[in-house]
Amino acid sequence: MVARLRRSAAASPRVQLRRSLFELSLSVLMETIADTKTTLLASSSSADDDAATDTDMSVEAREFKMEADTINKHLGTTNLWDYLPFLEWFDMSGAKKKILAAMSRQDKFMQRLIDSERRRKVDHADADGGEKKSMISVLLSLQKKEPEVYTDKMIMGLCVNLFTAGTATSSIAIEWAMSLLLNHPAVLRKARDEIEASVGTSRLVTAEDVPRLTYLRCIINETLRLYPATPLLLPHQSSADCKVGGYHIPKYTMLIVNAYAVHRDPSMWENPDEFRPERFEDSKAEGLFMLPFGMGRRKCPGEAMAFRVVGLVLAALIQCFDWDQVDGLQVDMTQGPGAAFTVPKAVPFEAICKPRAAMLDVLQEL
Ligand code: HEM
Repeated sequence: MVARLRRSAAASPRVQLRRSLFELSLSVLMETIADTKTTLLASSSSADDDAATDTDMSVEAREFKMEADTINKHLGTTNLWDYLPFLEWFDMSGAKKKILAAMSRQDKFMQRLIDSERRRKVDHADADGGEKKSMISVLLSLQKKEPEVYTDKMIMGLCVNLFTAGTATSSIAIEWAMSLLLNHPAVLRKARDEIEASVGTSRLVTAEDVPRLTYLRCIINETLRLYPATPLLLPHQSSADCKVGGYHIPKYTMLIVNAYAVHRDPSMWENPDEFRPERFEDSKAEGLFMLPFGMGRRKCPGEAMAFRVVGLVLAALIQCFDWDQVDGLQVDMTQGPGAAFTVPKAVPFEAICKPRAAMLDVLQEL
């Protein structure tokens, strides 16, 4: 993956990473869930180009992204039927029809992944079991024991959920983190020093290294505090009459938590608008209110994986490349209009990037 970034970077040192980061998050998740070897990264094309045809993405990844884009576009839009539920029957904007059609195409895509994994399992029935297992293959093994629970439909739903919930969120977090790092070179240097001390330059950082990179974790925390990927979390609905902060909430009310405001509450955080990863060092922020992944029973189940994916991508980008602002200008930190429940940057992250001399040997071996 990094090798591809190196090649594009050499050809065109000014790179725009929004779509590439989405693709990278998708590829890491795909490898985990479906064991498809989707290697992709670093097209320098416009993020507004939805066609996704001019990248290194595999056909499967491209197809999935196209459907995800369609769903995301409509999912976060306010519909009149949120206020007048009977209007949902008429679907005047056609949004529901488009979402259902895209979901049905996604289901077919997932069914194909499951079928190909099933075939692979049959073909390798004699293997000694030492190979890396994908999530689908584990679920298919469970299906043999409990077919009524682990139906294809259930496996499909689970995988689509993880893909959709885990890709845009992770790539947006990486994009914000890189933008913050470019605007705070001292923090970037400190992160690089940590990676250098812990991993060195003779090999590429791995997922196993990430838990040891404690300062990098502080950077991810501070990024998610300032720019939570889903600033309003997901809408919840009260299942019974209740009281929240003294207010009476009737049953079936849509409840939205403003994590963005909580994270920048000056009564809790010192200089809340400043990017200071150090505030998370040595458990200093313990007890302070952070909820980029939500809270309680419906909290994001992908939190650990998100730290792993975001941490690994950031660590590799920091370890392998020298980064500079374009024309010495601060990276624009304006928040965009958002897609579904996520809020990306208004202006895609753009930077000057070149392979580090100390990492050339490692990069060439990839
Ligand atoms: C930086 C990355 C991520 C962020 C900021 C994030 C944030 C969130 C938030 C705020 C929620 C809603 C919690 C609530 O309802 O209050 C959520 C739900 C969810 N997330 Fe994540 N997430 C991230 C990555 C991931 C990943 C990598 C996966 C899995 C591969 C994942 C899977 C899910 C799922 C399945 C739900 C729905 C849980 C439910 O409704 O019970 N997320 N996430």
